[in-house]
Amino acid sequence: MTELYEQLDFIVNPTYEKVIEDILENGYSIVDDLLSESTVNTLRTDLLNKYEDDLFKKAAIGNRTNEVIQTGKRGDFILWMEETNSNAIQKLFFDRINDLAAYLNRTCFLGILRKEFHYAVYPEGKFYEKHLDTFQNDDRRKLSIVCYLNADDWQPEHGGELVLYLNGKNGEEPKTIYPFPGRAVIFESRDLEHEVKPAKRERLSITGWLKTR
Ligand SMILES: O=C(O)CCC(=O)C(=O)O
Ligand SMILES: [Fe+2]
Repeated sequence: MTELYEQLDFIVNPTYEKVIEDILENGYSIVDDLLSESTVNTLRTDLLNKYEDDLFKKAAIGNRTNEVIQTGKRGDFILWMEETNSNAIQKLFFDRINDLAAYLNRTCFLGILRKEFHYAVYPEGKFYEKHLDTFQNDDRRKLSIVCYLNADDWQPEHGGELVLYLNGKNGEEPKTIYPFPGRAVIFESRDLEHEVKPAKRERLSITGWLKTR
């Protein structure tokens, strides 16, 4: 009986369906309407306030138990977002992510149980060399999600592209993605090497992972 009700209240979400289709086909998906414009603007203000309050720290390479700071490889500053004591705007962000994760679990049996997200600021000229988001000692990260919070007038000339190396599966060229505000990119953490090119202006984002355990 419960199962029947579950089927009845399931509503197909075209945005999420496209994400699933893209990932199955190409290993990544670009979504330009995951967050509303007003949510993006409010998240950007929240990020900038916290950055000005000096709450960010230099990002490290490796996982939380095995961190090394290697400025040559990545030049961003990050602040982890804790869902349990997040403010109203961060809650709105997590609501959207939880909704997506629940949909993926329900339709693709992905087994997402955890997540981790951080704000990121790349000062002008900073970058992140080609890397994989899973670690040798930990491959629980399933999907990487990046949401760009850049200024409204961000142009391709400002750089800061995300480049996805598609493993040349079908002989594809690497995919270059501009970090336009409101854009989200979702990709398979275990499979896709990627890099962040230097930007000509401060580059703002939320990056995170949906994890199995
Ligand atoms: O900001 C991006 O476009 C990607 C960031 C990234 O690769 C990471 O933080 O692991
Ligand atoms: Fe990454």
